[in-house]
Amino acid sequence: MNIALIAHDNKKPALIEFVTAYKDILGQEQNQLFATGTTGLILTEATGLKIHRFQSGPLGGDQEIGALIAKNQMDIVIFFRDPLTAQPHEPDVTALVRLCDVYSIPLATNMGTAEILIHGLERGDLSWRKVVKETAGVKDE
Ligand SMILES: O=C(CO)COP(=O)(O)O
Repeated sequence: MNIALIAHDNKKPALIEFVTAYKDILGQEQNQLFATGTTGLILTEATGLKIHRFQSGPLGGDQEIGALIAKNQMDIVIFFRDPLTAQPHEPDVTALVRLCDVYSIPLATNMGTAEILIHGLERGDLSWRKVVKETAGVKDE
């Protein structure tokens, strides 16, 4: 599964906690991890996981992840948004969330939902994504 990990600054500690707790699941060889720039850096430092990093969010990272969603190449998005702080790139954030809905990509925007998603991943509840990608002829890059 291709999994995107993203957090706004105030939520980065929570995402580190989450990824550390579920490192064994996220780090399984069938999973490829992606992140916006700063999130990816701190997660790699904290967990040692291999994570492909895009640009920082305000510099276009959300849009880069959105592009993978539009190509049906992203299977899960875990995006700990900060609902209490205005973001300079709010339109990009909205666009990313919108694309998840366009492509029915499982999206967790907070720890509570992320917990359910990660247990679903572990149980194989997301194997339908493989079928969707095979049917659409999508090849992971
Ligand atoms: O701003 C972000 C998501 O909208 C996250 O970007 P960084 O991971 O670079 O902090």
